[in-house]
Amino acid sequence: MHTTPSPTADSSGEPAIELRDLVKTFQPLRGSTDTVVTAVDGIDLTVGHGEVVAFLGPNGAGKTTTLDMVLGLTEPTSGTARVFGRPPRSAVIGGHVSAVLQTGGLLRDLTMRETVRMIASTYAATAPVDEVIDRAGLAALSGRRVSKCSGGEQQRLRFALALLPDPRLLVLDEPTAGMDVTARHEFWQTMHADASAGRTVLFATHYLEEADAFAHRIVLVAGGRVVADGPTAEIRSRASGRTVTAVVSDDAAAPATAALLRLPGVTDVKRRGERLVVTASDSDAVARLLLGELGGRDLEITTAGLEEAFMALTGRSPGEPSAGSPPDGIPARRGAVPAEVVR
Ligand SMILES: Nc1ncnc2c1ncn2[C@@H]1O[C@H](COP(=O)(O)OP(=O)(O)OP(=O)(O)O)[C@@H](O)[C@H]1O
Repeated sequence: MHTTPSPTADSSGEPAIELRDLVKTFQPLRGSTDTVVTAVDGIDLTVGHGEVVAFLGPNGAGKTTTLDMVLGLTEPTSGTARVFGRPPRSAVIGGHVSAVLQTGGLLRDLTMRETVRMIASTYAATAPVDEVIDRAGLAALSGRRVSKCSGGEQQRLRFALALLPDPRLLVLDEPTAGMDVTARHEFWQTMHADASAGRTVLFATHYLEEADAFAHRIVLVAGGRVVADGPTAEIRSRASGRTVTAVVSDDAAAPATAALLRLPGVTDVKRRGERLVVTASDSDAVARLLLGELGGRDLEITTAGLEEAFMALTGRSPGEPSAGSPPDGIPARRGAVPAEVVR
């Protein structure tokens, strides 16, 4: 069971993260015929202390670009990003924020422990190395060379490095990308143990299951905007609902749509051909209304898969890019991220 703390502020009265009308556009290369890409299109978000928030969205939704602004790696085109009431870079330099990004150079010939020690030596003060290794679930692997560790284990190492400064905010950008189900599971188990200590966590993911298992709150983004934001259980039920369709006459369609939208748990009603297509958490209630009062016929009920759920909530499928691709010649933005640990 998840509980959803309402966004809280610390004694300074400032939330952990505050994004106001955040916009980021990328200009095409000079001479190119490509158009401007609006990666983030007016995001408002407040994350309270101790909240664990999933930033969930399909490819190209603007997740990474938003997190980059939270980390001060890139400046907004307009709008503001504040972290603990300060400009992001200042919060990062102050040691309050760490990040685990999708990829990032690790030295392959060092062991896990040597890597953690080396990075620890670059800080003025850190949590004890052994404690960090334990918390990242690496105790049994600490003598192993990085090159001999799986992708999942290397990602746990990046997580350990991010824990070194004992940050108040941990930002993770699709930390389990490319891992198999078992490795993903292990990674989140490790995270679970750590987050229960009260750290604020914001993580980007494509996986509804991951968001569901780990986050208190899901912020669903598509096309650079927030399309749903709420307690995990609520978003989960909206996303895992059923689709009920029935043939309804043209005359009845508009009043039937209005009546259906008044039913609790109905998240979407569309006209497709001669059918009304209803997405709802309580398919029985929808079926009763459709077949009874609304005079529908030829009823069908299907369970909404993740694909459909995404479409119902975002208007597009998980793999569909939302804001156009980067213009030719612009390097993939991951390469621009300098390191996996941001201080
Ligand atoms: N440096 C850049 N130049 C041009 N366009 C960019 C740049 N970085 C990102 N974009 C575009 O901005 C949009 C949002 O990208 P972003 O990486 O933030 O999305 P995302 O939700 O993190 O996607 P994914 O899940 O695939 O990582 C995409 O259309 C992307 O192609």
